[in-house]
Amino acid sequence: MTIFREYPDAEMMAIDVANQLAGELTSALDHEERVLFVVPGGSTPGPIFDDLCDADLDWSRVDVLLSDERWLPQVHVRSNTRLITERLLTGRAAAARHLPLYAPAHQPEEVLADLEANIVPNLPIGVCLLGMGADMHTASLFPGGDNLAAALDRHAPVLMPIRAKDAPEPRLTLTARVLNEALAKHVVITGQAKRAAFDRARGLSPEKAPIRAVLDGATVHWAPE
Ligand SMILES: O=C1O[C@H](COP(=O)(O)O)[C@@H](O)[C@H](O)[C@H]1O
Repeated sequence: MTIFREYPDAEMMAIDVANQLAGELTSALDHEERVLFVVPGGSTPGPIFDDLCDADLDWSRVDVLLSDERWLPQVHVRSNTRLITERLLTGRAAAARHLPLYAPAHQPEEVLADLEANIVPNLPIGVCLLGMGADMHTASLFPGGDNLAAALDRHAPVLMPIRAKDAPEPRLTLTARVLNEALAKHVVITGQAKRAAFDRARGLSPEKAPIRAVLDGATVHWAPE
């Protein structure tokens, strides 16, 4: 089942989603020593991070990991690592531990094993926030991606490099299997074009609309732009 929540505007959505995430992180920390918190990159989550980064919870026991990374140095304006460094891992949340999904190398394959080895001991994901592109990709599970079938496989490894026509740089993504093992899953979407894409995706296969692969058990939050 997928829960769909609609908000009057993106600001209210950001406040509400940040509150829900803070609540879920706090509950997880009541039961576990540490919690793995997965977050998306791109343009949508910034306002949520701005609200969440000062939440009053024990960030020193939170591990923050991106759902996917664009293979670019952290100084690049499109770097997802840069986004979370500037807007999430600041304020109270600066005490969180960041598990990197990027290391300086020409191609993700060169450092894949090391990045994965650092992530594996911290699985499963406790709280997972995802975004979605208007082409129905989530994380870097792109329609037409070269490794999409392998990344959607239920026996997939933790990480998968992906190259796709609509992605200007190579990507590294968590696979659908790992995302679906999350104890709580949220997807944030803004704007009419993505709303229409989301509605269309529900009738398509995950190969055509990869967002479909993570919708079971997820709460989808939508607001107009
Ligand atoms: O490239 C990416 O796109 C999606 C959606 O991003 P948005 O800018 O449309 O919000 C994002 O969830 C993913 O993490 C990112 O790498």
